[in-house]
Amino acid sequence: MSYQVGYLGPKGTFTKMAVDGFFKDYESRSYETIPECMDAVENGEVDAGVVPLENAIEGTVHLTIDYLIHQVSLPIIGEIIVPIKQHLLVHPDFDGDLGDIDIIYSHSHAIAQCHQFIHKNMKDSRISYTSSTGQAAQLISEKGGNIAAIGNELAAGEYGLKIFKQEIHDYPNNHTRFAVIQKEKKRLPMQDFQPQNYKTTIMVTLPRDYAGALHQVLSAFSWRKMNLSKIESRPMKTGLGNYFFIIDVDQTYDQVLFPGVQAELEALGCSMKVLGTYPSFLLSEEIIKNICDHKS
Ligand SMILES: O=C(O)C(=O)C[C@]1(C(=O)O)C=C[C@@H](O)C=C1
Repeated sequence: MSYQVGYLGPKGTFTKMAVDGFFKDYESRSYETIPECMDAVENGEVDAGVVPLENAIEGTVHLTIDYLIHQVSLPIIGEIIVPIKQHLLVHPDFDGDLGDIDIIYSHSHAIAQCHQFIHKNMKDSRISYTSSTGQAAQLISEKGGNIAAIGNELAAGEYGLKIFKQEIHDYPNNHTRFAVIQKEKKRLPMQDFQPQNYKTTIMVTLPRDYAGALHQVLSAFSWRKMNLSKIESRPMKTGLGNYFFIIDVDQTYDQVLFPGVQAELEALGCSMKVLGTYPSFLLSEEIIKNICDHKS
């Protein structure tokens, strides 16, 4: 049986774009939600899963991070960065104006990336959230009428929709990071391209809230000259004021610096867990265009 990749579906999502651009010689399996996709990896239903992690405009996909921390135990083994262009998609029979669109359907992250556009141009339209942009596009193709979806060109091709307004995301340099998660160590059947860099994502929990606690944690990295590319706090879900930190370090896990950091943090009473050490790949605009052209 060929290598099975689970993704946030249905067809036409940005996650599917990431999968199609990254893997070769694989079979893909669509899941309706991010937790369902991660459960499928945990249960061994698929060899790997691809789920959205962070968007340049809207930030972290909290559902993914929280599920990785609290519900499953799966390492991040790769990162795929995809350029994101959000379009307003309508049924091919729709011949009205922007103002005629009663309801806009999409994933909450896609809607958030287009807030200003909606605020300025579609004030009277109602917003309805779907579990993915692909699901929104599918709904428009089935229902038709005065409704629109926010989604990508791949979805327009997959569901036979018209791109009514192109590139409606509020800021130009829009990208989303997708995490590749795997349970059993297996070679990834990926296309032939080079990583742009390597990262290690860790979770740090502080023992309690005291003056300078975070400063002490950060200094364990800074005096070792380890560059951090992201730090974010998330609630522990144990009560107000209890947080853990997700930290992305700009290098692969090694046997000298990271154990040193871990020992230093543990001496401070903190705990540190490695969520993954992985190569990061950027899919070019050209790769994305080829995927979309293939479907139109
Ligand atoms: O709905 C999709 O198409 C997805 O793949 C999900 C998702 C996300 O969760 O951030 C992925 C990329 C875009 O930033 C918008 C939505």
